[in-house]
Amino acid sequence: MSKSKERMARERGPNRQNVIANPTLKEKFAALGNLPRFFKLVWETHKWYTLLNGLLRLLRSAIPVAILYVGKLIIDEVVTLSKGHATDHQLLWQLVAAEFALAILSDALARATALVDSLLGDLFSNHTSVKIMEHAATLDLDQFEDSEFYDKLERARQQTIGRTILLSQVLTQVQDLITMAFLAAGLMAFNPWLILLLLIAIVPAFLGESYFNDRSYALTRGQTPERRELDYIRYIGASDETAKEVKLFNLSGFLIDRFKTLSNKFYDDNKKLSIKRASWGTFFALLGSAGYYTAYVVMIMKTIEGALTIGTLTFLAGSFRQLRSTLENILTRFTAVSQGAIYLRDFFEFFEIQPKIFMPVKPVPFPAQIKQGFTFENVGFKYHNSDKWANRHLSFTLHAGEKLALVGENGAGKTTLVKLLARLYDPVEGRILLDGIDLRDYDLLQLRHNIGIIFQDYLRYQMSFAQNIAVGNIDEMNNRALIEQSAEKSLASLLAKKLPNQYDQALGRRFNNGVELSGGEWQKVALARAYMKDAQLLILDEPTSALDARAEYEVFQRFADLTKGKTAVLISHRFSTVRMADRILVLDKGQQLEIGSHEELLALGGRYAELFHLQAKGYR
Ligand SMILES: Nc1ncnc2c1ncn2[C@@H]1O[C@H](COP(=O)(O)OP(=O)(O)OP(=O)(O)O)[C@@H](O)[C@H]1O
Repeated sequence: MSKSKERMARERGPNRQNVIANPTLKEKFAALGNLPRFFKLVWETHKWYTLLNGLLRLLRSAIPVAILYVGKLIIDEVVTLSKGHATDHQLLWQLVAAEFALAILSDALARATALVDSLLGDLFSNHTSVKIMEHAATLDLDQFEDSEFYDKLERARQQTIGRTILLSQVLTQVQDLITMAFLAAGLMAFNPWLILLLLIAIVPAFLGESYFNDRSYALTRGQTPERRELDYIRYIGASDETAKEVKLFNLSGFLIDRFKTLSNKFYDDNKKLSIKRASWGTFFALLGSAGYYTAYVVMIMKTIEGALTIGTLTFLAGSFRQLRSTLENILTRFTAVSQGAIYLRDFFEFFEIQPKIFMPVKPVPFPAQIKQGFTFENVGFKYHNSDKWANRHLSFTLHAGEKLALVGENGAGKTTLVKLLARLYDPVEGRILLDGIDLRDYDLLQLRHNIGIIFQDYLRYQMSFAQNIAVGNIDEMNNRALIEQSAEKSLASLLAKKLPNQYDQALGRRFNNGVELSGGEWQKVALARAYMKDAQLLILDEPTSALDARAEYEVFQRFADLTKGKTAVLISHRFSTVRMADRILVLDKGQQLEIGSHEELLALGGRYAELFHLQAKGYR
């Protein structure tokens, strides 16, 4: 490894090493193996456009040589006429008309191809974006929390835009190859040595281009994490959601400095490469011209000697010139196409990521009525990017119909526990049983449908009031009665009545005419989501922290009344709420410390009693 490469590798950290590896010519050819899969995707996007595109390009590939050849015939005919060897002009005008027709056809075909290319490109971009969203939806939460995964997702997203270019590049490549075959056939018939001259003039340019494309690929790929950071800073620097803190903390200077540092680094890296590329490019172009003019001189000499007609000289010179530019395009495009095909690998790799949490082969249907409840058997869980156990040695039963409150300091593992219940993660140790059967054996969709969770970091959808509630059960999106009932239950209905457009009121500031709600108001809207489906297990993970103490008490009291007989888990830091639960589980550093009713735990005189008295003292 060269010194600078070593330094780059060190700066980027150990797992960035693969980023600077340059693909060899062999790897580039291997990457072309991705093209059939790519074309399958294009074909899937729109069969007729794909076919039409191929046909148009096939026609176009024959045009250049046809025009050159008719041109040769015209010149020879003019020479014959001018020397007085013939007097009939009919053939000449027919030839001119033919060339005119070819020119018009060429233009029309070029426009038609560009049109079909752009239509197909747009459809392709939409089709792949949908595919990415569909695949992303099947993946696990912890995969989203992995930065390498994010880089892949980012690159896959870029492909949806960039690949439409690849599409027309590959098609043009095929078209040019056919054009070249026609032109080369003409040139070979005259003098095969000219082809050799052509290759000598062009191969260095190709190798140079290939080298610089590699560097540029490595550079772009290596910049992915920083580019994500750049996008993130741009977002924080100017967005409705962040403007408040950015102003108050006066962060703009800090953000702009970081943006400048990153963007200047990109600029410098790219500039260095661009300058080198331009200098070498000029040199190689010079070589190409030298090759062309050598061939031209040979042809002129032969014409003077009388071995060629003037028409043939123009035809050959034209063919050589065109062949040179076509071949140059093909070679240059080869690197671009193979680079594109390497990028495609990123795209397909994203689709190869498989979720670890999936539907069992023979799923057990979720019980119509939970009988015993959820039993934790020595459950432990560690986030994949952490060595610390977020939950460990949890052994208890959440009985059917019971309301269990989770109590513990920040980071004690409360949220993790409820995520395990919803199978957003699976335990690393032990197992969770539902009515005696492992949770992993149940139908995943039914399980999720039967669990209603509202998290503390619920989303504030920049959509209408009604839609913000309907997301709790999207199948009932058009069931206005259910939406309104749910709003009544969470006390959000009072709020809807005050809004100008009531349930159709757009919320949030991102789009026109949106109304922003207060933190507590948003929470009431989010809470209504829990009532949208008849879930058998309801989990409220501190979605009420922004409500004042009285409102939280009311909301929970209502929740307890409305969900009588249902199994529920509540997380709250307020003991007035917690004591409403049938039992309380106290967590400490992920482990279970105490479990029992409010009275039992007070009598025990342990952590719960201590925290309860502490809070009660604060209110006195
Ligand atoms: N996505 C994650 N990746 C890595 N570690 C995480 C992740 N989420 C949480 N943790 C860690 O797991 C531990 C338990 O977190 P958890 O969110 O379950 O706590 P909590 O009791 O709900 O806290 P809080 O009261 O602050 O909401 C913490 O140490 C936290 O840092």
